[in-house]
Amino acid sequence: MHITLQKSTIAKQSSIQITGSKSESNRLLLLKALYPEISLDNVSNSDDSNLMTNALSSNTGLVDIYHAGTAMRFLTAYFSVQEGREVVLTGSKRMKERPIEVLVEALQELGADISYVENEGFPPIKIKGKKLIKNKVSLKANVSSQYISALLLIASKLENGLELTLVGDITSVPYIKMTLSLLDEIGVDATFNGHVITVKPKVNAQTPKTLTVESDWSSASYYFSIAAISEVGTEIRLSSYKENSLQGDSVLVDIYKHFGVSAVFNDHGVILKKEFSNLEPLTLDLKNAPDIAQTIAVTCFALGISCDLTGLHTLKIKETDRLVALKNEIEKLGGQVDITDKSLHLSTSTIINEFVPIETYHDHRMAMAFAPLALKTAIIIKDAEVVSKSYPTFWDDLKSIGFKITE
Ligand SMILES: O=C(O)C1=C[C@@H](OP(=O)(O)O)[C@@H](O)[C@H](O)C1
Ligand SMILES: C=C(OP(=O)(O)O)C(=O)O
Repeated sequence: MHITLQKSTIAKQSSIQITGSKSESNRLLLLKALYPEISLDNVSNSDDSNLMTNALSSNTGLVDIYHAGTAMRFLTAYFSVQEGREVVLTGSKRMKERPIEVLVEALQELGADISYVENEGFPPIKIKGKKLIKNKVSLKANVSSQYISALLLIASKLENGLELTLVGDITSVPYIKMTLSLLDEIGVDATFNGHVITVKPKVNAQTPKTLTVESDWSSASYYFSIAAISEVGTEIRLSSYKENSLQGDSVLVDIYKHFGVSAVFNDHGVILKKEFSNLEPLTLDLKNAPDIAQTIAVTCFALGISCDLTGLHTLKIKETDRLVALKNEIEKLGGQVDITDKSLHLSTSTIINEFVPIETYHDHRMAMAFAPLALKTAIIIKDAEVVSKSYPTFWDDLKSIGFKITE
């Protein structure tokens, strides 16, 4: 489905309710499978979380998680310890290009029985679940934090717990801390000192407990962008968010101050307000918040300001090569982008071409990051249904605040 967003203006005040964080949900769904005493509230309605739920309750020999990276990585660890169960875990064409070797090697080192079905180092993989006795392993920490979270999520169910040594630079650290915080909430003992994470074994969660998932900050990023591109005085209320978030992408609150957007918290969430305009260049290291890189690059382009974004090495192995995708699409719109394997430079620009069809490359964040440009000019988003990976109601929510969208 290709959609056209006519040049739009949004109301001076509007409200949006976003469902739970996809990252928190996918961790908690796995933990609930291990500790059924837990109940969950405000679970993400994303495709990736629905796939995670279905995979955890399936009893078939083939589990397909399509585009869901966290589900692929977390379930690799989960099925490795399901004694007596044999599963082939597969995914979309792109998932078969997203590396999993670092995680598979760590699990094999711990004693897991995993083999590659097609290409060495990539899904699909065949897992024969068994009891893991060993408890010490090292792994490279600069490729994806999801491998580390996957191991931590099953660690408390290993007979001897786990001592994980992280080798080299650690990428996407807030996601590792999110995993540790959620373990703490269900009473699992874990420590993170320097490059070593230790998790103690635990048989049962202490008492039945309901955990409420905070709404998704990566999804909120598109409204920060919309606020930044809107008239001074525009307000958008987002629920349900809190000031002390487990999600690293809540750093948006600080980043968008640069664009004159304030964020004030109340009991229900956060109120974004465009306070002033600022056209100063932006320099940012996004190693800890890779999922908001596309949003920020497009905000800068919309406002005609230049930016230098670094710490982007993980973007190359996400739903698409996001660095190449950003360069291609911003340049179609009239911008100039220079990329390396881990950084992006956007030059100052003054024009935005009209009615440009934006390719989304099976990447939800390409569709959502470019949508706010409709506040400046008409734009076409190709394969707009990709948004369901993380935010199925995105287009309806944009319509509700005044975006003019037609198929
Ligand atoms: O653990 C998680 O929930 C995630 C970790 C990050 O991946 P990397 O650690 O691969 O950067 C992030 O990009 C992804 O969307 C979600
Ligand atoms: C990278 C992402 O997801 P995943 O790695 O879970 O596919 C994302 O949601 O931006």
